[in-house]
Amino acid sequence: MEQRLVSSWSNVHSSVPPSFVQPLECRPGKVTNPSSKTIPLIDLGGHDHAHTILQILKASEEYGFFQVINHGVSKDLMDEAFNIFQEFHAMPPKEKISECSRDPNGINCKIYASSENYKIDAVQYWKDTLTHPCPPSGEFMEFWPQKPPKYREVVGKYTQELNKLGHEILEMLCEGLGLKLEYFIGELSENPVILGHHFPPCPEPSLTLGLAKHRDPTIITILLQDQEVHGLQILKDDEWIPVEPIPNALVVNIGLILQIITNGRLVGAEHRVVTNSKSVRTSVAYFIYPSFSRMIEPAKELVDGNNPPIYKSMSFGEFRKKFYDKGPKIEQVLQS
Ligand SMILES: O=C(O)CCC(=O)C(=O)O
Ligand SMILES: [Fe+2]
Repeated sequence: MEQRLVSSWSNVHSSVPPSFVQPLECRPGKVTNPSSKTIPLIDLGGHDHAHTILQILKASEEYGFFQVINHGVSKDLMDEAFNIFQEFHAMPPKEKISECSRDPNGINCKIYASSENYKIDAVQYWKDTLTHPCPPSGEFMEFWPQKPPKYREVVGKYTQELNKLGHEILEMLCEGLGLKLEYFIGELSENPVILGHHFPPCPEPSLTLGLAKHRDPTIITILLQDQEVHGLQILKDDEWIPVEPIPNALVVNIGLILQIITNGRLVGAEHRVVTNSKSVRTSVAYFIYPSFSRMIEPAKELVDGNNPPIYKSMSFGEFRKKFYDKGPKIEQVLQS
């Protein structure tokens, strides 16, 4: 496993191993001249609540992505969380693996190279990821890393704050969509997961990807991205738009589950991560997930005779299995 982590060997390679070379149609090509378009920026600290809701709803319908500022998570805590994941990935490979080995079942804390689909991916991705559940109850914390020494304290605090922010955003979406404000409270959001991604510098960025084009298998995702190093892009009208780092902002995106619940009204936008040859890029994604037994289906309030459900109902456990088995073909199996 140690040798499998991209960070264990990438600094001694001057070219990309063949298993990491993307097929022509997936390659990012020249990444030096990105589009000048950008995704919406929403100030959550504004006083016009109704206007903020409209902005969130519009961004979720048109882009499936937006950035938020004045979101209530302190800059210090964001910096601390970002730094702790950076420090984690800078540790020796052996230590990273042993810090992720406390769960005898190997489920509740993991470090992996490339993607979680490592075994079935035809091509590998230029990335290592640390991931574990982070519910506000504190369950599973005994499996989290204990190094760097403040890991549990910082990630515990950060994920509590993101749980709060996530619910505020979901409540505003409910208000905009006409769902009851508590719609997402409880089972639909009680299983959040954190992912600390590490994208090492890559000698040939035009041939590789840090993350394939995908939609997130979440209700929503809240992402803390590197302030210095670009990499995230979203696909809009057949064009890749970069998600510019904005000081103190968090990136929010609609996931596939919310696309299903809103019967396609909100879209889980496709996005990917490109690599670069100069700097490590770090990002911290907070995935809002339902409990595994919760049924995922279009909300009764959002369907009727004129707007029948376009998605099948299935448990989140079943959905997640299909997501990992089918990869990009997942949408065909979701439709009713
Ligand atoms: O690293 C990023 O900016 C995006 C990460 C991402 O898309 C994901 O975790 O699903
Ligand atoms: Fe994603």
